[in-house]
Amino acid sequence: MFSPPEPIYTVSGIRAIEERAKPQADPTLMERAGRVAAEEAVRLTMDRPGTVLIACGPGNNGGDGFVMARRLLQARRPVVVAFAGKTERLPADARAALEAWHEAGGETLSELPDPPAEGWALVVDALFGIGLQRPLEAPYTNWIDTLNALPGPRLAIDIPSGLDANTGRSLGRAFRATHTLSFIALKPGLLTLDGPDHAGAVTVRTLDVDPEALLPAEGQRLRPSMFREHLVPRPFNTHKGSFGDAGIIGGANGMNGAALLAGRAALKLGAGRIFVGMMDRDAPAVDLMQPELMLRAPAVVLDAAGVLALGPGLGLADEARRMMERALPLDIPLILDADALNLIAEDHRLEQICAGRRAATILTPHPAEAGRLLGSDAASVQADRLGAAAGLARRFNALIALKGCGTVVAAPDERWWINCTGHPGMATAGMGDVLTGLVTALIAQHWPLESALIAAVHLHGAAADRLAREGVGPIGLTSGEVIDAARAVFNAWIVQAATPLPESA
Ligand SMILES: NC(=O)C1=CN([C@@H]2O[C@H](COP(=O)(O)OP(=O)(O)OC[C@H]3O[C@@H](n4cnc5c(N)ncnc54)[C@H](O)[C@@H]3O)[C@@H](O)[C@H]2O)[C@@H](O)CC1
Ligand SMILES: [K+]
Repeated sequence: MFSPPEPIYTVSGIRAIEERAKPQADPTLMERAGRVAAEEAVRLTMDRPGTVLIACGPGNNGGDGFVMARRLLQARRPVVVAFAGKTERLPADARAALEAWHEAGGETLSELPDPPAEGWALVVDALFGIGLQRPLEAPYTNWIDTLNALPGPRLAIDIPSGLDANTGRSLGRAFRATHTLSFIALKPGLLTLDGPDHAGAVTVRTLDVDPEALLPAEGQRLRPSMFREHLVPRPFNTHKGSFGDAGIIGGANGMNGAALLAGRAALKLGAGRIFVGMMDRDAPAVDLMQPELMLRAPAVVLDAAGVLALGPGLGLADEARRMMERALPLDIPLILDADALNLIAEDHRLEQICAGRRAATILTPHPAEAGRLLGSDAASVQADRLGAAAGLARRFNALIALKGCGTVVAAPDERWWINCTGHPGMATAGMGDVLTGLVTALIAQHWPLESALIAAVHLHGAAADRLAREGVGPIGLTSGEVIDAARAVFNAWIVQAATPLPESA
């Protein structure tokens, strides 16, 4: 549970690490990659006797496949290799690997063979790795279509072919793996956008390279160990004033529920007092489901809050704009979501005030909101989620959580994280409001902003994962259910954090 954060590198980072590791590498990195890939194939086919099919491409990813094939053959495993390239164009290492495969008695086919009657024991994609430079075309797209249609386990070597290792975009066509064995370190493309749909279960083998000794991590996969120090039991001698005054402003006509969901999430994650300012003058005076929330006029909430979230159901009316004008200059941490972001995107003056804030700011856009803020659109944001999040962090001097598959958290000083909890059942109304409430609650309880945001993002997904394991969702999961589950997961984390690590026990 508190395993260390895992480093993530873009393609240029991996290349730099490889350059530094290569001179000392004996056996070569490719030899090591092929060996661990063969080990993985053996593991995946424990109860599946039969032939392993390896599709090899025109670069070093194909070279890994040839080494893997040779290793499997030496272990007396039936292997068939199909090579989609020209021997004379192979890079030197890959060509040597092909020759060694032939010397060991292996053969290469130039087309994908029909599967045997009993099917392949395992299908291996060693077509393209991190050297993919453009969308795939025929014949590779045909190869990938054929491979994707085959039943049984499918293993991608380093990264599924056709997936952009930096962005997670499927370029033209991408292999759909059940398992991916990635080398040296994680790549962002495995974890965000189309990555999780194509990579399946991801395992990293470092090939006896210590990447962080050769290049500081560019990004990190978000783990509870990153905020463990704040997961502490409460002292007995406390009162509600010890846990902060959280404000939520939103809930315009027709959208009352958004502000209430955020308020309920803040309450159940432990904020001391929660003031909810409803923009709708006809809103109820009390949340009958959660009477602990104090529903007040928004102007009252502005004064009462020690940390303020603006946006859940805020609306785009002039009144909302005026509320933003009053809130943005406040010297308290602000969490801006939903319509608060849309108002800023529409109004250059609000944007300037937001970017110039002295107190800390968190923005939690989904891709369409991020697109509006950047003057682009959701598709451009999705084409480069890391770049978009980093761009927003710089522009607004703020912490950003760019939501979606593999939420990207970015800080203004260029650091970034990718979160891997959560599932598609979370694509439902009110889920963002709940995240806003969770972050607000942790900040109210005096968590440092960065820890509060990454913890809330991770918790939000972990709560939904827990519910799915218990049979609640993924489909039909409601945001309100996630609030209760988040409370349970958070309290369990605190108990686990207090348990000594095995090595120190
Ligand atoms: N460089 C190293 O030291 C190591 C590399 N390794 C493996 O090598 C891979 C990277 O190798 P490469 O840099 O050779 O790259 P790839 O094997 O991913 O592919 C490069 C080849 O594909 C071609 N290509 C790129 N995009 C194409 C497209 N859309 N359509 C058709 N052809 C296209 C390129 O012209 C080049 O010939 C890694 O992913 C990993 O699997 C491992 O062996 C570990 C060590
Ligand atoms: K591959």
